[in-house]
Amino acid sequence: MVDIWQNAMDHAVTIARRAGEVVREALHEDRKVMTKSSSVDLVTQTDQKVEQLIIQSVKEKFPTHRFIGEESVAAGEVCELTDSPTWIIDPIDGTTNFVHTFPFVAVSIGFSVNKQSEFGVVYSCLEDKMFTARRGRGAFCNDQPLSVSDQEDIKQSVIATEFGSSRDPEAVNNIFTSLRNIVSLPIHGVRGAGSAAINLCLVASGCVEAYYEIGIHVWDIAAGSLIVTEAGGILLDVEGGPVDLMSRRILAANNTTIADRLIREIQSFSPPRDDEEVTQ
Ligand SMILES: Nc1ncnc2c1ncn2[C@@H]1O[C@H](CO)[C@@H](O)[C@H]1OP(=O)(O)O
Ligand SMILES: [Mg+2]
Ligand SMILES: [Mg+2]
Repeated sequence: MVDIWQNAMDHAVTIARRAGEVVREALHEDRKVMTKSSSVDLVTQTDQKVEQLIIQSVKEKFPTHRFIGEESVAAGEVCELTDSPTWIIDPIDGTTNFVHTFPFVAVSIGFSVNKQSEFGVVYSCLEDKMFTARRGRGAFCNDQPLSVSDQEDIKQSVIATEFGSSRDPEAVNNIFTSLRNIVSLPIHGVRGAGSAAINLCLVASGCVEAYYEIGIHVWDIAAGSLIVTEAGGILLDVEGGPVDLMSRRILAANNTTIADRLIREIQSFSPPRDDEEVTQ
């Protein structure tokens, strides 16, 4: 059967690889660091350059498609997901890592039609790992099929999460309450790559049983979330309802047993939605 989005997916892989080369080269240059929502929410000229590179090249090939890009939204574009084919781009996921040369930095490209994810591409550019998923056709890393862990015992699990970029005392308190609860279950360990996209790929690869975070944005998780489900994992809201990629909250897990156990321990809170201005 002909896959009408195969061309677009092939292009996403090509452009993610090219973007990754730009990111790798920029690591050898001076990185001028600017801030966005807070003093720890970092952006560099490479983030902006890579996003433009991706958007321009997609526009040439697919002139009717729409975009949600992290740096375009930061520059004032609306974050609105319609039924149109939409590319959801995080040019550098893990900018803090990039700035500090901590070696987990990804280019993340998701693609949705009728608000449904069709494909996701996450290129972990310092590891040279190309993670891909096409809806209904599985998830792969460098063309090798991925599957989630089959662990059902939370006490035998490793869980990924992040401290995020909010330093609001209440948010920090909630994050630490959840962490204390989960570490004390006890579990084998907590990890965080510093990139939401790579954390999702770690779930898909079976390296961690689950990843949860409150405060991420749609561009952090659009691609990686499909990679998780195509690797056999599940996505939920941190309170257990259906996942909503605009809600700034995600729980990705290998199975419902692990997810349900974590939901009982996570102290949830609700940052402003990504599409808040649109829905108001
Ligand atoms: N100081 C910070 N520490 C960790 N993550 C941060 C952060 N500032 C922004 N983030 C973003 O939050 C996500 C999850 O923590 C990361 O993938 C990262 O995406 P970014 O690098 O594209 O901004
Ligand atoms: Mg990001
Ligand atoms: Mg980014």
